Amino acid sequence: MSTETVTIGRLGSGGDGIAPGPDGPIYVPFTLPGETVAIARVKNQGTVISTSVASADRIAPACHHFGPEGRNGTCGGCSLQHASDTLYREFKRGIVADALKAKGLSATVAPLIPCAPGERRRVVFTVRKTEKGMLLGFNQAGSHHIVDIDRCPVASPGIVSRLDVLRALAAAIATDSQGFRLTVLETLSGLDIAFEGVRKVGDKQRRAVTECVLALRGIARVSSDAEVLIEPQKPQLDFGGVLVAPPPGGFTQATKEAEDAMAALVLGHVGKAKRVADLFSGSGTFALRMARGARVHAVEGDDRALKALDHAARHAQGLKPVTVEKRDLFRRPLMASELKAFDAVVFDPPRAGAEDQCRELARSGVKKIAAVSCNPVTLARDLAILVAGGYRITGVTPIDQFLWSPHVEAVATLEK
Ligand SMILES: C[S@@+](CC[C@H](N)C(=O)[O-])C[C@H]1O[C@@H](n2cnc3c(N)ncnc32)[C@H](O)[C@@H]1O
Repeated sequence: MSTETVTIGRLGSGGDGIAPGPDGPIYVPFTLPGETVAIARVKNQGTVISTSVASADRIAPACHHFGPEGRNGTCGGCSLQHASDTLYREFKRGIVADALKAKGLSATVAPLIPCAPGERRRVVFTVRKTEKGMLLGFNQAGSHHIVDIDRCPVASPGIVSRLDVLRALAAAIATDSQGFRLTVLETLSGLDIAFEGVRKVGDKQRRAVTECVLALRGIARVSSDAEVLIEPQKPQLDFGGVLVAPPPGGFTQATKEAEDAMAALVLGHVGKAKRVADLFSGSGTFALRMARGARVHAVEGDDRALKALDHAARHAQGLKPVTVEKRDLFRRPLMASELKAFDAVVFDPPRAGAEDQCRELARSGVKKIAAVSCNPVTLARDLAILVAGGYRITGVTPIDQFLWSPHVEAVATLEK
């Protein structure tokens, strides 16, 4: 370990401050551009010992679990609570702009659509049973240590006010001291709680979970590794006026506000298209909204998500026909010949992006494409493929739904 004084030049894509060092960049968490700090350094990782010049963009963090001074440790849930709104928003916009630039794309990137504290309706906690009780919170960055939380300014009040309920349920299902995950989704009919990685769920745990849920109010469903343990209410989400019961632990956009913003951008672009394909459709976030004005073909690899979409479409009023297809779009993308059936295509893949699908789209004559992404790097790669195939980027909008983290979503629109 060595100690030295460095000046932070910029923020890295993970949210750490970066200073130039003798052997390459030094990453210093919880610092901001322009700050001069004394650090203890191990390889290219610095830890702040003291700050001699602080940034004018430094603000007081919103949560007492944040940062090196955090209660119970440094909560790994957030990395940027110390940055002003202006710096934070420009940082997120810059992640998208830099990714496009690196691929030689000159599209203008719109200002970030921001999110607010208390909006997160879906949160993934780490949980572990100890002699002193249940730990529930987020892992410290790069560590298995769980920072036990008593508040979370990011999560919705409906989740934060029920942290004790989540702990009680976790205690009911835990058999040993091995950690597991608890995903909570706040739905219209109550909390949908999905455990993942509980070593063994025997009769004793099932009874304990059932008793716990019956004694509490506001829980719609509890599942473990996708098996439903108890479901007093069907969890329900509203996708643009269509009610959907998502599968246990299935993908859901983390905030309703970001979902609505992304859907508005997608629908605004798809416009009056009559036949639309929604690729990587999930449970129908975009497909069901678009079906108000277009025939929609939804393609997705997860059978349970597709069944939820199909069920919702068949029971909703006023939709144009919706067809569904279970298909692995990495192995079997829709071919250019199949894409002839559509005026517009929406795709929203996982972090790996949709490279092979974009190669087929690039060869197609589809007039409008909306690309939704949670990974600016793979988005830029995919857009470059489409541009090489003759598409023109008409807009790129970054959207925030993981407040104070380095994650950013984006919607890009293209025409041919
Ligand atoms: C980012 S989510 C988007 C889902 C949906 N559009 C939404 O907004 O809720 C990505 C979706 O891609 C699906 N997926 C992942 N790999 C896939 C594959 N190889 N083929 C088809 N779908 C896949 C996932 O099941 C998930 O529903």
